[in-house]
Amino acid sequence: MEAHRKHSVDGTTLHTCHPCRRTILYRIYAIFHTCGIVALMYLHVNSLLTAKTTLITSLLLLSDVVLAFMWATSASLRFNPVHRSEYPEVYAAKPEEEFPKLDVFICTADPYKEPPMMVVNTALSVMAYDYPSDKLSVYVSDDGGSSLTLFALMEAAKFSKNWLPFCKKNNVQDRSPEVYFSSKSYSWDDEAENLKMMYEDMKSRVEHVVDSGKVETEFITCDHFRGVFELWTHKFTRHDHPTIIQVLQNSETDMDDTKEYTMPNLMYVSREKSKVSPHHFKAGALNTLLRVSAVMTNSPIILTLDCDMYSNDPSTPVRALCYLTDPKIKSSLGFVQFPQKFQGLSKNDIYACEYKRLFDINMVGFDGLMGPNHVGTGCFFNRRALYGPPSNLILLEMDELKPNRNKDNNNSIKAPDVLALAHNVAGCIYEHNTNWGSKIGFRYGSLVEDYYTGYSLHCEGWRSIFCSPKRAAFCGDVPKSLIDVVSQQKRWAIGLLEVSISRYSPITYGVKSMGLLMGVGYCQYAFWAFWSIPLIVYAFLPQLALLYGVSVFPKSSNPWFWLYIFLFLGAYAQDLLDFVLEGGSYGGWWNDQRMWMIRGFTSFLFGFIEFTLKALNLSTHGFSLTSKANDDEEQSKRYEQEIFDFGPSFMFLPMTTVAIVNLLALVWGLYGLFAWGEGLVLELMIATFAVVNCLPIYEAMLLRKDDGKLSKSVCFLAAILTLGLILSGYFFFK
Ligand SMILES: O=c1ccn([C@@H]2O[C@H](COP(=O)(O)OP(=O)(O)O[C@H]3O[C@H](CO)[C@@H](O)[C@H](O)[C@H]3O)[C@@H](O)[C@H]2O)c(=O)[nH]1
Ligand SMILES: [Mn+2]
Repeated sequence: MEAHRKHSVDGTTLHTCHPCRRTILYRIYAIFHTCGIVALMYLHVNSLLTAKTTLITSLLLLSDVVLAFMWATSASLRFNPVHRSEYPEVYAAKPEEEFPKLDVFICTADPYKEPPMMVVNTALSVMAYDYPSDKLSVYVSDDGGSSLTLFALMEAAKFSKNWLPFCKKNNVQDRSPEVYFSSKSYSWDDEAENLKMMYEDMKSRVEHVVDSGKVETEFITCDHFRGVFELWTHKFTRHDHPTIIQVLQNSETDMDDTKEYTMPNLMYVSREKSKVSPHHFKAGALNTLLRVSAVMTNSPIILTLDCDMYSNDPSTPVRALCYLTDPKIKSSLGFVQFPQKFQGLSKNDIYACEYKRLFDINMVGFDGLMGPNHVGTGCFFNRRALYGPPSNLILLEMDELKPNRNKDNNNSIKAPDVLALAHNVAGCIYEHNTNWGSKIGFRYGSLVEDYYTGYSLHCEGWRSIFCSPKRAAFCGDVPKSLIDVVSQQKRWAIGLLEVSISRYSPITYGVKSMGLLMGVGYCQYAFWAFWSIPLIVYAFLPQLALLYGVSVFPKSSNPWFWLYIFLFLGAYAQDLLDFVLEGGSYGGWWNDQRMWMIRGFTSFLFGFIEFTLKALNLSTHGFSLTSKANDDEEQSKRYEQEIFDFGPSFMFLPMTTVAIVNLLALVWGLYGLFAWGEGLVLELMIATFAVVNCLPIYEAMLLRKDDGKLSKSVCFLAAILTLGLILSGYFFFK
C-alpha cells in the first residue's frame, strides 16, 4: 500500500485516492444479505396470509422493513469507500502570491454555555495558521449579542500580537494557547514562560468579566474601543438589538510589536435581532457572515467552525487547498469536509460521542460517490458553491455580494461606506423576499442546517471531498452527560425529520437528483428517527411473548430459525468490522451499539413525538444549544470512570421500562427453559442481549446513590408502565 502510494506521487501531485480493500468482500456479502432479506419478507407475507395473528405479524413486518431499509442505506455507503492522502508540502512550496484569500467563520451563541475563553482559543488557533496573514480574515458571529464575548475577543486581538509571532518563530503545533500551555510535553524557555503569564492574565480578566456579567470601564485597555460598549443600552437584549460590527484587528495596519509580522483581520459581528423577524439560528448567522464578509473581504474560500472547534494543525488550510485549487476538479468542488474530532473522551467513549459512523465510516463511503455530507464545522467551502448550481450563478440583490467580484483594492475594510453596507446586510429584515436560505447560502427549514445545506449542494451537482489527516485538523467538545447527549441527538433527529418528511426528501427528490446510491446513502441520516420503530417492537413484543409462553419467531428446530441468526450476526458483524477497520476499539464498538439502542428509546422516540406535535401545530421547537461549560466536578468524575450519568429526566422512562420488561422476560424464559425443556430460543436470545446491554440501568436503578442515578419517580413510573404492558399483552397473546 505504502509503496503503491509513493509511486503515484511525482512531485506535483497534490492528492491521491485509494479504494478500500474491504469493498469486494462487502459487495459479495451484500448479495447474500439481500437474499436473506427477501426470504424474510417472504416468510412474513406468507404468515400474514395464512396465520391469524395479523397484528403481531404486521408489527414484525414493519420493523423488518425499516431494518432492511436501513441496512440498504449502509450497503450503499459500503459500495465504494475510499481513503485519500494529500501533500500539503507540495502546495506550501508555491509562492505566497498564489495562495487564495481565506475567510474563517466562527459561530457562538451564548457566553454562559460557550465560555468566551473557548471562543478566544478557537479564534487564536486559526489566526495563527501557517498562512499568509494578509490573506486571512476571521469573522466571529455572536448570536448571544454579548458584550462579554466582544470584550474577550478584544483581549484576544491584543494577545495575538505576541502569540502569532511566537508560534511561527518556534513552529509550535498546538496553536490554541489553552492546549499549548496545559500540555506537559513542552520544555519552556523564558519567552514561553512570559507568554504563559500574559495568557493567564488575559484569562483571569476575561473570566472575571464573565463572572461579573458586565464589562466595567477599568477593564477596557484599548482606548479606541471604549465607546463600543455604550451600544449595550438598557433596551438591549439578546433577542432584540441593533447590528454590531467591530473590526478588532486589521491586516492593512496591524503588526506585532517588532513590526515583522502582519496580523490577520479579526471581525466581531452580532447581527441585528428583533422578536418579530425569524433569525433561523445558525444558518441565519452564517448567511449574515457570508454577506458581511462578501462586503469586506470576499475571499473565494471559506472555513466554517463552531466556537468549540479549535484548530489542531496549522497546515490545515493548505491541505484543503490541495483539493480546492486543483484545476482538474475545482470547477465542481463545493466543499472539503474534515471530520469532527473530540478532546477528552473517556477511555471507551461511553456515550459513543466520537460518532464514528457519522464522522468516519459513512464519510469514506460517501467520498467514493459524490463526496461526504456537510457536518457543520471544520469545512472549507468554495464560496461560489453557496450561490447556486455550478453552471448557474443565482442573481443577487446587490452586485457587492457577488462571489467572484473583484474588490476595489483601495477600499479598506474600515472605510465608512464598507462598514455602512456591512451593517445593512446584517439587518434582520434584509432577507425578506430574497433567495437567502432557499437557493443561496446555508439553507433554512431544518434544525440540522449543515446536513440540509450539504444535501442541497449535492442535489445541485456540487461534489465534496473528505479530508481526514492523521493528526486531527480540528478538535471540539462533546456533551459529557447522557441527558445532554440524548437531547443533542433529539435536536438532530427532529432536524432530519424536517428534511425526510418534506418534498425534498432524499428518498424521492434526492434519488432523482443525485442517483440511487447517494440518495439512499443520505436516507440513513434522514430516516434516523425511524430506528425507534424496530427497536421498540423488538424490545417489547418477543418479551411479552415470552411472558405469555407464545412464540412469535420460528422455533429452534425450524430451518427459518437460522435465517434470523444469519441476518442478525451478519448485520452486527459488518457494523463491528466497519468500526474496527476505521480505527475503533472493540470496547468502543460495544458502547456505540449500546448508545444506538438508548437513542432509539430517547432521542429518536421523543424526536418523533416533538416533530409530530410541531406538525400538528401543538408546539414549537428551537435550537437548544449544547452546553460546553462542564463545571460539575462530580459529573466529570463519573464520566472519567465511565459511569452512566442519567440524572432526573423523564426522557429515560421508556428506556427504563425496556430494562425492566426484558429482565422479567429473561427470568421467566429461563425458568420455562428448565421447567419444560423446550423454550422460545430466539425470544430468549433477544431478551438476554437486551439485559446485557441494560446492566448499567439496573445498577442506576437499584445500587447507586449519586446524582447520576435514575430518579425514583422514573423507576416508579417505569414499574407501573411495565405492569400496564404485561396486562395489555393479555389481549395480544390470548
Ligand atoms: O442560534 C444559534 C444556535 C447555534 N449557533 C451555533 O451553532 C453551533 C453548534 O451548536 P451546538 O450547540 O454546539 O450544537 P451541536 O449539536 O454540538 O452541533 C452539531 O449540530 C449542529 C446542527 O444541529 C451543527 O450546526 C453543528 O455544526 C454540529 O457540530 C455553535 O457554535 C453555536 O454557537 C448559532 O450561531 N446560533
Ligand atoms: Mn457542538
